[in-house]
Amino acid sequence: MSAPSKGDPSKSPVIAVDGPSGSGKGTLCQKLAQHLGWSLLDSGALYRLVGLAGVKHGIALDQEAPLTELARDLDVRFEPGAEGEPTAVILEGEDVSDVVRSESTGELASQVAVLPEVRKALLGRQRAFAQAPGLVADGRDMGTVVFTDADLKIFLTASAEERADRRYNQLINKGESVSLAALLEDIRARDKRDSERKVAPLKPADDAVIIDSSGLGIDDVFDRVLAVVRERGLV
Ligand SMILES: Nc1ncnc2c1ncn2[C@@H]1O[C@H](COP(=O)(O)OP(=O)(O)OP(=O)(O)O)[C@@H](O)[C@H]1O
Ligand SMILES: Nc1ccn([C@H]2C[C@H](O)[C@@H](COP(=O)(O)O)O2)c(=O)n1
Repeated sequence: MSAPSKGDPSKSPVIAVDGPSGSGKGTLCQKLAQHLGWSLLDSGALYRLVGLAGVKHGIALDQEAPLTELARDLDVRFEPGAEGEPTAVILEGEDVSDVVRSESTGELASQVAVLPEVRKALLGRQRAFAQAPGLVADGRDMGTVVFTDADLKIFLTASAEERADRRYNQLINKGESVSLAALLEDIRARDKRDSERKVAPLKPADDAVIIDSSGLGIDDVFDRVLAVVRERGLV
């Protein structure tokens, strides 16, 4: 049987959302998945978990073979929280819900994400999320590699300065003490690593709808995307 073509009504619809760190993908995808009643794939969490597991097992983050083995057999559970509560992330029996979203774990993820065999090992796990009634997939290569026949591809971006500001406010609100200049530097370094890596670099798919969210609020972005979702007949 040949692979289903784009827009094939027999397969579950997928909305792929890619973009750089802090562009608002996670926020948008959560709202969209909740609004549509579809599943959500936070693919960055998988790379973050491989980075965390690597450190836990004392594996240097450039050691492709053992990290690939970890990625293939990753012992992780996502436990939905009570109403309004975030999903708990359990790695090898340990609750890593807070640490998995930290800036330092994002840095670990960006390092393991350059390894081609690690990326390959995570492909099947990501594709398994595509189930009825539909999937909203958040990442860097959702539209270019993982779900190339997605029904809608969004590339969400914003200036590095605006993304650093957003991250700064997010961390300050969590009570963390951070420097805006250091965050901007980290965001630029992460952008460079994510977009210059050889395998699955961060870039818009040829058929992506590009949305620059600089100066747009969360609801403005959501409304724009929902309008495209409707135009495509996905709801
Ligand atoms: N359009 C927006 N305007 C202002 N703030 C926003 C907007 N979208 C998201 N934010 C805020 O910016 C911060 C980062 O957003 P979010 O985590 O969704 O980005 P992301 O692209 O998923 O980042 P990462 O890839 O690093 O996980 C959050 O505090 C979020 O509330
Ligand atoms: N599909 C993906 C998702 C994430 N990554 C890498 C790149 C990021 O620097 C890192 C953390 O992602 P985040 O959780 O901040 O979205 O993981 C990737 O290469 N491909």
